[in-house]
Amino acid sequence: MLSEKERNIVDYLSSRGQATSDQISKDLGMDYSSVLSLLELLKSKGIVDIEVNEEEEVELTEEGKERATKGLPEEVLINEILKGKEVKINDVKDKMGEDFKIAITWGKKKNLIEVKGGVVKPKVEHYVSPELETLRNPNPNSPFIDVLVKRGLLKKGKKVIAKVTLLKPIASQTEMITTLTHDILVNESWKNKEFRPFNVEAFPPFFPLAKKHFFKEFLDKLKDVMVGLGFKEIVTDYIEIEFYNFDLLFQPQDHPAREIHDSFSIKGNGNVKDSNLISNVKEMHEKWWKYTWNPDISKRLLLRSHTTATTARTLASRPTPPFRSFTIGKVFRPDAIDATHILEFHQLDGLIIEEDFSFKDLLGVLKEIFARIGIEKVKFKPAYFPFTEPSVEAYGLIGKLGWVELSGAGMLRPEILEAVKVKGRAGAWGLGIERLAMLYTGTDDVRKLYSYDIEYLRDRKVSLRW
Ligand SMILES: N[C@@H](Cc1ccccc1)C(=O)O
Repeated sequence: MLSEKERNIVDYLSSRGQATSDQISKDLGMDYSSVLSLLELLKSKGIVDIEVNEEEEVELTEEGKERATKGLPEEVLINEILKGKEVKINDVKDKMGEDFKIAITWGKKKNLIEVKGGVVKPKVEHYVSPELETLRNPNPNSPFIDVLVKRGLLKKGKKVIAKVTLLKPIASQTEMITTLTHDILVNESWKNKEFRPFNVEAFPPFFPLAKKHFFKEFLDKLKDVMVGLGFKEIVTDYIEIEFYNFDLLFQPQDHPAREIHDSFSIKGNGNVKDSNLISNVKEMHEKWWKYTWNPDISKRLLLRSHTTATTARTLASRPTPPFRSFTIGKVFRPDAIDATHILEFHQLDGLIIEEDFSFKDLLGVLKEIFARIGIEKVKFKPAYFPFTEPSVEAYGLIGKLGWVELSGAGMLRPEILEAVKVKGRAGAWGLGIERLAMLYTGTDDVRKLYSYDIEYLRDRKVSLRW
């Protein structure tokens, strides 16, 4: 009843009684995942007992493999470049290329060299690093593991190890057929042999397939919803000028949201080419906010603090109604990082311009967008945004969480439409994406949306239903 490979494992075990999957794979030269599935088979036949454990494993990275043969950069520096004599720092740089910095940093840290007045002076004649042995022969208990992991030369991982005990000795037996071939049929050799039965419950080898990062997949699904509703995607840069992030959006220059601690400012200035637009915006601020508008402030650079800046740029391009656009992208705000706050997050902003677009139409569109992501119950509360009037906050009823704030929205102020000379009426809204993404992907910490832990990513599933 045993295949040739199963037989080999049983023979191997009968001489020792017990072994681990690791030993079996090494000693019999068999692929590790097939050893695991063969052991499952043997277990299902009551021949062995297995106890599965996970063990820490250390593995060389590509760089680690290279260093294991050539030596660590600080060794190369001492033994091959300096050879007991001082050498000009520029010569060392030329000879060591990319490894120069690593060699100098570790050379200093380990007190092997002194760098002074443009020369590198060795403090030792020859050097063999204590970590090298671990690198050549990785052993998870070595005291050098952490430093080698930190230097990117080793990776820690987990390995499934099965401890196997042979339950009953098996007498040798006639060969079994595992694969039926043309020859076996033609020469009728199957007649006096047994067929190995298939075990449909054995674990197959695991082949992970590549897939999109789940957060990216979520963003793409939201895009599909917007495109499906007839919106055109517009993408603009993260680096923005205050003009589009604030001024064109009717935010006065002394508005608290413009203060230094509420956005990330960037050195330097940008420009607005459209001089008519600049004078319209100046007029709008001076007429309604009653202060002297300073064009220099509007030119300052910052990382955009909302994607409504993209909406502002879209408006400045003077779209002709009927017009629908949206943008999804990163925005940046200073904050303390924790499970619900990060400094860069995503927003989706939308814009609709129509000849007689109404506030009710806007609420209808928002309800439709939310319905398409599975949120059927929506309510609106009055709110304030400098660029919309009337303004609302939209809340959605989400299972056990109750009413969750989803979006800010409103009718764009006529002052803004006047400044960009767009005829018609416009609705706009902006919503934060991370919280929705956490809800829809069952993520409890916003930082995990940016995870690159492969095991974690493998198990994520994305759907537009919460
Ligand atoms: N930009 C606003 C949201 C918003 C966009 C458009 C209209 C109204 C509100 C925010 O970040 O909170």
